Amino acid sequence: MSTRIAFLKGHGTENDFVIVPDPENAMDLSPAAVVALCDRRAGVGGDGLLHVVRSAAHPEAKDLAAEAEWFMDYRNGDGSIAEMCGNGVRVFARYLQHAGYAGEGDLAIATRGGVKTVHLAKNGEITVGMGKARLPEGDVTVSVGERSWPARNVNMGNPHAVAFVDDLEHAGDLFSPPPFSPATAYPDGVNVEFVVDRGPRHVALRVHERGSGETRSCGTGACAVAVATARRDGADPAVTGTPATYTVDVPGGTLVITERPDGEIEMTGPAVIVAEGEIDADWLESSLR
Ligand SMILES: N[C@@H](CCC[C@H](N)C(=O)O)C(=O)O
Repeated sequence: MSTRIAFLKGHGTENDFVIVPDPENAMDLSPAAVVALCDRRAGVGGDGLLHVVRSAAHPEAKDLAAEAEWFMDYRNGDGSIAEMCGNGVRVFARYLQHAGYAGEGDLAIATRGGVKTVHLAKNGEITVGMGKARLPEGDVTVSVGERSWPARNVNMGNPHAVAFVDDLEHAGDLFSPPPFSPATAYPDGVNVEFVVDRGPRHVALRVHERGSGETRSCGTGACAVAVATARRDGADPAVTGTPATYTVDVPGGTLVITERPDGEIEMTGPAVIVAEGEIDADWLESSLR
């Protein structure tokens, strides 16, 4: 009988993740293993993977262990590493609650983008303190077919390019990353959000995620979109002195984003554990060859 590896599957607004609990960081979770696990036909399937490790046991997080017991070692579906995942951190918190490591209320989680405070509410919603956005200068144009749009750079720990479009269909099939001009604009890759207005302080997006392709939702992307939209609308909280709250519809649901006058951003949305089971370690090993 081969060794079994425990896993769970979860999603936040249909941005879905394979969850691998590994408190003592005992697994060698290579990029190839992540690709195999996230494969939707031959593996478990997911946009990304949440490796659940105690901060003290992970070289990238041990300095944060006094602030946050758990480290979200997030991986994209192509095996690459990203600084932050907004839907992932809610699902990560839901897993900790599900496993009995956390209850309702506040919880600190270490990420590559710093320690995030997560609030698990009674009604099942989870709110995350996402920190402040950075808005790097730079004129960039994103294109799909014959159409192009200016893109606003917003960094939420990870990079985003936000383009306002007339119709989400204009983003095309998004099978591959949309091209930019200049082509060298994002040497480390970028997540691209296409945005339309739905009403006052209400927008909708489609997203092409770095390392995952088109997904049904992106939490950091929704925050980037709220920030870019507030600047476009003349509703920058640092200027108006009042918080700006945006409802952001994603293909997989709805997220609510508030930016405060001090720049701090909060995101609220659902997080669901849908299954748990065991991975056959022999299968995983054989799928790496
Ligand atoms: N889906 C995530 C973002 C995951 C990381 C992203 N693909 C990147 O490479 O930066 C979210 O919900 O924020």
